[in-house]
Amino acid sequence: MSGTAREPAQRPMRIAVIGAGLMGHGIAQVFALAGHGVTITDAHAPTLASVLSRVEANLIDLGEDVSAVKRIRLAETLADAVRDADFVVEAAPENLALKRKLFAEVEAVAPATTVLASNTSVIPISEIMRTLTRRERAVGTHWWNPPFLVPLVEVIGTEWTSDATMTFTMDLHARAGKTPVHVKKDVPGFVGNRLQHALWREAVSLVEHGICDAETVDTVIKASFGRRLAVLGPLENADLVGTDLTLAIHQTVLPAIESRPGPSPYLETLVKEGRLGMKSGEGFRRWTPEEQAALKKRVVDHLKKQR
Ligand SMILES: NC(=O)c1ccc[n+]([C@@H]2O[C@H](COP(=O)([O-])OP(=O)(O)OC[C@H]3O[C@@H](n4cnc5c(N)ncnc54)[C@H](O)[C@@H]3O)[C@@H](O)[C@H]2O)c1
Repeated sequence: MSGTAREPAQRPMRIAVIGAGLMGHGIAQVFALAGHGVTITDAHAPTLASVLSRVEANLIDLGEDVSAVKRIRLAETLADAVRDADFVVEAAPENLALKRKLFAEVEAVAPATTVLASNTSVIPISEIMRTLTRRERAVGTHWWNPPFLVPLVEVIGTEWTSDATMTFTMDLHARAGKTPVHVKKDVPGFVGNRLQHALWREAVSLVEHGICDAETVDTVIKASFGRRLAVLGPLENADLVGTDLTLAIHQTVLPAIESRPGPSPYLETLVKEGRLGMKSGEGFRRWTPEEQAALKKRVVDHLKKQR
């Protein structure tokens, strides 16, 4: 029997990646670099065909071992990708029906003990996996973009996930050089995106209510607590300044900040008007192609320095 969830993730594993887009190719790269054999598949043939050259370009840019690309095999079908996998990670589009369908196909072909993971950004893992027969071997593994530069992987357990599956998955990612954290309740957005979008909700609200413009929101964060965030989490910070001061601040500020349950009407209007951000040249702000390229370079350069 291939890859039981009870084995430690020490020996080279057979990893299958479903979806070879932005996240999938980067996840494949991380596992190949860690010495695992990776099989990757994608429904879009040109995307699949370009995986090896994309990974190779990343490895060259990062000064990593380019020969790792030889451990990645392209599979034209999902069945071929997963049939002998120890661990399957799905990085297909953020669509519940599609993800359910893909895991039903995986379950029909993969060994009964293969651990099954979804890289969904915010969909509860239970929603994706509830129709499976063997749900104890299913987890969420939420990576961050780019997967080879941002360390965190949130490992989300459902009410059905076995301890062995959780231990195996945490270990596999830790040994691949990632920073896995165990998310104990399967809530929408897990931990990282709940925190991130609590901040974004207030950011949109500040602009919506004319308190400042979009550029000012971003400047305030980047020139203040954003500078500290990579080395000082909010609860460390609360302890640093004192929980009594934190309480006093919350008594004044929390009643005043945004608390509506749904998306901002301001954001809905942007989308309705086709102001979709960089891809349409304008979102909260206008973006020339040069400004877009400069921003993307700035982010990657910063993340590379932090490695
Ligand atoms: N982009 C991010 O920053 C980010 C971060 C964390 C998690 N995620 C999540 O990861 C998943 C993938 O996101 P992405 O940004 O890589 O998207 P993407 O669009 O770049 O890649 C998705 C890939 O899946 C392929 N695909 C579509 N249908 C398929 C099928 N039936 N079988 C196999 N492949 C199929 C597409 O051709 C595409 O190449 C989503 O659930 C997303 O929410 C994204």
